Amino acid sequence: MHIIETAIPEVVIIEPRVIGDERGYFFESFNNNKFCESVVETKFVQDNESKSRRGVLRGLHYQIPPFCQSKLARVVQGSALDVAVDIRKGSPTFGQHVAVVLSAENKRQLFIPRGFAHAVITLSDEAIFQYKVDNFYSFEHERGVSFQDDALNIDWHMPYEEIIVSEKDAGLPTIASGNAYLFDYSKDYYQ
Ligand SMILES: Cc1cn([C@H]2C[C@H](O)[C@@H](COP(=O)(O)OP(=O)(O)O[C@H]3O[C@H](C)C(=O)[C@H](O)[C@H]3O)O2)c(=O)[nH]c1=O
Repeated sequence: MHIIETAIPEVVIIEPRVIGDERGYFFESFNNNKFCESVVETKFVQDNESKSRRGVLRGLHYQIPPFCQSKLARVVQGSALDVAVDIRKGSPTFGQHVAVVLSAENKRQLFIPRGFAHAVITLSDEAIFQYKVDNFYSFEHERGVSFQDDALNIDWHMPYEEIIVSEKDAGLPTIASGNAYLFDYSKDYYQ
């Protein structure tokens, strides 16, 4: 397993060691010791999967304390752009983001820490997206930021007109509106 640093220190890309032979390939898609013990201190408790067609954008989502979540995301069919935005007030990288293409082909995974808003947009005709979370789902603690928050400068790889979002996501606030919950770098981040 190879860890790739990004512009935001807490956000890392994991590239698994793929072992190919005449039958096909094998790789460890998750290893608690190699990842959770040595790269990030967390314990994943739930696995999620979603399937989307090209242009479907899920996000930018996060859960607030005490149900903050970090996520370990991968794409097992097709390809998608995975985006993590630092929304921790006081963070040296506040408002910055990491955007990585995850695909069945590159087998890359993205670690999205607590304190970050997360979104994924499908780039291939169809994509199956799988991700682990280290805190359980809580509808009451779900929050979000608009994918059309231009101040975030996110290149979604397609024009807004081609992007398909849920009614819920279409109504999410921008950060500048003052209506989006922001984490506090000094405290919420670890809850
Ligand atoms: C997230 C979640 C959802 N649900 C239920 C709630 C709805 O009835 C249905 C679809 O939920 P939603 O539209 O919020 O799903 P996404 O738009 O894919 O949301 C996810 O998308 C982005 C990528 C994220 O990072 C979050 O983990 C998550 O918010 O699944 C559950 O039962 N458990 C869960 O953990």
